[in-house]
Amino acid sequence: MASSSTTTKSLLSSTFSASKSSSSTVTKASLLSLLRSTSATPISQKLSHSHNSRHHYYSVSPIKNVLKTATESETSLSKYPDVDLVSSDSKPTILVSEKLGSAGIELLKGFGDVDCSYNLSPEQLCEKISRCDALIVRSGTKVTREVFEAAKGRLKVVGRAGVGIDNVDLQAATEFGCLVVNAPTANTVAAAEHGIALLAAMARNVSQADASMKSVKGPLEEKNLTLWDGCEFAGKWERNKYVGVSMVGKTVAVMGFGKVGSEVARRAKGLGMNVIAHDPYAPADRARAIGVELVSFEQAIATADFISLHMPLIPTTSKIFNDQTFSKMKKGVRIVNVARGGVIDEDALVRALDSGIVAQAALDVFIEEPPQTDSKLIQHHNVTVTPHLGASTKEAQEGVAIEIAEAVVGALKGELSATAVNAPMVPPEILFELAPYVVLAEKLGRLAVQLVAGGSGIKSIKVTYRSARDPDDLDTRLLRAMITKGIIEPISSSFVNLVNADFTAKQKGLRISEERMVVDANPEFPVDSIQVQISNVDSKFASAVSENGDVSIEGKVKFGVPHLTCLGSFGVDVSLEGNLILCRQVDQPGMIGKVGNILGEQNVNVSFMSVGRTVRRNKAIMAIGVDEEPNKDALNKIGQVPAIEEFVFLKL
Ligand SMILES: NC(=O)c1ccc[n+]([C@@H]2O[C@H](COP(=O)([O-])OP(=O)(O)OC[C@H]3O[C@@H](n4cnc5c(N)ncnc54)[C@H](O)[C@@H]3O)[C@@H](O)[C@H]2O)c1
Ligand SMILES: O=C(O)[C@H](O)COP(=O)(O)O
Repeated sequence: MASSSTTTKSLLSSTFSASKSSSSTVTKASLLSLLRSTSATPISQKLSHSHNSRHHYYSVSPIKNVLKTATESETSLSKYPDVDLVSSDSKPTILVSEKLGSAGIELLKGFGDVDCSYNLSPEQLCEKISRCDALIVRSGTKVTREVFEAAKGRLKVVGRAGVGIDNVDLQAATEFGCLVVNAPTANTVAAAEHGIALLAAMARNVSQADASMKSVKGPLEEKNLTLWDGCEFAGKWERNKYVGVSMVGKTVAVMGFGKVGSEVARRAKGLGMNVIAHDPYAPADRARAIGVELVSFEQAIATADFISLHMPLIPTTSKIFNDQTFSKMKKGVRIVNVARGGVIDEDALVRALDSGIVAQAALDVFIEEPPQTDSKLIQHHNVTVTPHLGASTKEAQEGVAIEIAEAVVGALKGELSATAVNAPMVPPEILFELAPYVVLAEKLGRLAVQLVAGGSGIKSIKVTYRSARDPDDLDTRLLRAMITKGIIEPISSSFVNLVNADFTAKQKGLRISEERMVVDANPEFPVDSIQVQISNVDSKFASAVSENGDVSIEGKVKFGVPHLTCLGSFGVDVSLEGNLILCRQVDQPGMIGKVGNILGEQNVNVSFMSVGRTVRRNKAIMAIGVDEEPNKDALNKIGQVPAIEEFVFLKL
């Protein structure tokens, strides 16, 4: 496995300092192009790519004219940039569309050109985005499908400086192969503290009492603004009116027992409250560890004196608090929302407040932000509001800025992010182990697709991983994505990466099934061999068809280098580098010399030759590795050698 560590280092090294083209850098390019978020166009839309070589940092060698019988037209093949590896001299451009902590900005500036443009209209954002490699937002920027379309494939990563990614169209990001990362941890405590602050402020009428004491004279009056109902008598001293409720001994239901929810629970326990929680996905032992009982949704809302919301806004939680659920709550319940406005039906909340089911609400988040100033909810005298301040502490903002800057820089370098939202997270140690197999997987995909005859319409692919290890020990997502990339890229205008591999395969109608087989091999290595079988297709090279009628190839990693070890029913041993000529011939002496001479006459350097056969002096497969691409004349001459029954030229 000599070169495996080199490969992994390359994999994790800077995308922006890569050097040009050797076979190992092509390998690096292939890896990075999968692992970083390369530009991509959804197949469904067939947008034309703008392959600006200055910014399209890596691309994979095109398979041009080689497999004219590929399943798609040459027009789509010709869209590929005619380069093996393009390294960019320019820095990436990172657009920061909302205020970010200075430490994060400094970190970004060390890596790219940073454009801090706040308050952009949707049109301005769409106009700018095609010149940006990364975009960093908070909750105020809507990163819509239009934004990804307008990016024309250049946008590689969207960083959300915070937790909630409901303002990013994740489906569109995935379709366009754009990685989305967030900063999920740095504002947890700030949000929890704000939740507790609102809970206490609401219980003790702090904001109402505060407003009642302040004089209405001054700026508000001059601008003809009014405060909420009941506050016309500001400047008062109304001790009886603002008698609150105590928190000690009361039951608070924490809805969503994730990072913020559990911190709120911990703090509520400190206030002497009885804490219950509802979260369909939270482990009971984590709740038990801090003395919290996990209960059903119905039980939580029916028994709580206070309800604190900490779930994400997703389709299943959208307006989960509505007329029906309010009607099941204990009369006089008090609600805090520092999660997302959309989890509450705001009109229903106004009705519940008016009817007294809900005594009070304290809200940091709203369906529309900022909300309309005449919103009944905002103006309601039993409602305390803050303008989405949950994450707004100095400490949290610096933390979030650093967290997101590191994630975005890492993604631009091609590293897998621990906070990726739309790509599988693969731990570094697994990545390290799998690196050489990732290369093998892509090469096998590339090879397999070139062996399929044109017009066959690939639909069904089976991948078999043989390994000495327990099947559960092998995370194949990377390998599957690479095989998908290898199969799709040579025959379409799509770029495939880890983010969009499964989506792209689905769009293409490819069914990729996987099987893991335990074999007697060295358990030190995660994979012994990978076999790719394509069913129900004709082959351009009949010898690649196995006994069961599938185009079938198998490969192994030997000393860190990917090898083809089986083709149809023939055992071979060919290193998968450069270009490959496969010939089926009558097994007889002198064949290597004949073909070698033809190539030599054309100044094509042979890097290796290998012969595989099933039966002695019957049929044999000759695999010839060549550094240069032989011209048509040389290929014709090979085809005319009498003992050669079929041959194919493949570019890896
Ligand atoms: N107001 C702010 O400034 C602010 C700051 C930080 C976080 N937030 C928001 O707070 C929420 C929680 O953030 P977090 O960091 O704790 O996220 P998290 O992912 O750690 O926790 C969310 C929890 O909600 C649970 N959940 C999912 N569906 C649920 C359902 N139907 N019912 C109950 N629970 C459900 C999940 O299992 C998870 O445990 C998010 O919406 C986030 O955007 C707001
Ligand atoms: O989801 C979050 O992280 C919070 O809502 C914070 O959002 P903000 O970055 O817009 O303050």
